[in-house]
Amino acid sequence: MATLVDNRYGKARVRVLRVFRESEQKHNIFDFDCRVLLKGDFSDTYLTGDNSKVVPTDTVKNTIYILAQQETFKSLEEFGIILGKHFIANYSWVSGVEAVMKENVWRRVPVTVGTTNTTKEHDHSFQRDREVHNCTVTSNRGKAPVVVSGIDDLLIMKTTQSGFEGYNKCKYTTLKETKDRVFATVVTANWTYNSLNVDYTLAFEKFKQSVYDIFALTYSKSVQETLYLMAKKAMELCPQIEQVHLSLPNKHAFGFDFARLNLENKNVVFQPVEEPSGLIEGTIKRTNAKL
Ligand SMILES: O=c1[nH]c(=O)c2[nH]c(=O)[nH]c2[nH]1
Repeated sequence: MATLVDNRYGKARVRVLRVFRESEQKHNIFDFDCRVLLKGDFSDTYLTGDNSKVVPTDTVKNTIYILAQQETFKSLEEFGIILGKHFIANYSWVSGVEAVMKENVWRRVPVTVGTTNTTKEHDHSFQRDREVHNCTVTSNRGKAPVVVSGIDDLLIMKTTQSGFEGYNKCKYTTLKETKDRVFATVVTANWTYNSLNVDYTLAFEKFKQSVYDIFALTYSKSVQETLYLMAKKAMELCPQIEQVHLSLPNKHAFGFDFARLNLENKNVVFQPVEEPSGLIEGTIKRTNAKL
């Protein structure tokens, strides 16, 4: 016969723009896509069609909007904790909630101050960055919520201070060693915390700063080394970050073969290739991690 092994359900792709008005003019925003899935005593609806315990996904969606309006939060991690608490407190047969948020990152547009050459950030006009801030909050009845934050789609490139030498060579190797290459990547990362007492927005900024600082300020011997140093730096800058997972494609930009045209290669023109790319991944845990 057929056994229901596991189940969860809820609403996905709920789009929300929440405006917090510091004043009439000065606004702070959260623009995000939200997914909330419930676990609990829901087997009857699957096994017999008895829906009496089913909180409709439509209600889940409404709840996201209602709590987004009613509650004050400084980060989507906090909103995820609020969502988990709500469903666990209000439906005794809900045992767990997973809230996944994908936040579009907006920056204030710079505007000219009077007739000067200086600019300042505008109060309520924004431009969108490409990267996405994401978080997953897993709440289980009777336990502390588990928060995982992350970043997707952060494109960075450096045009020198990157090399790759000393690697294994065999009869299949054609790659030339280099001390100077273009290094471009798309950072995808997530990290866990060792505490619930976290300023999640600051942690996100510190993570990004670690990525930028290591990338820009350190000669890269390999994508692998850079990946490790980024995670290590994030743990140094943010003591609550316990473990980091990073995925760094090596988006190659090869030199053009000018020799075929009997022309000098001045090392200033490159051919970025979309595919294939190298793909380097790693998980780095704080030494003596608490969790
Ligand atoms: O930083 C690098 N790591 C590799 O593992 C690798 N492999 C490769 O062909 N180029 C590179 N670059």
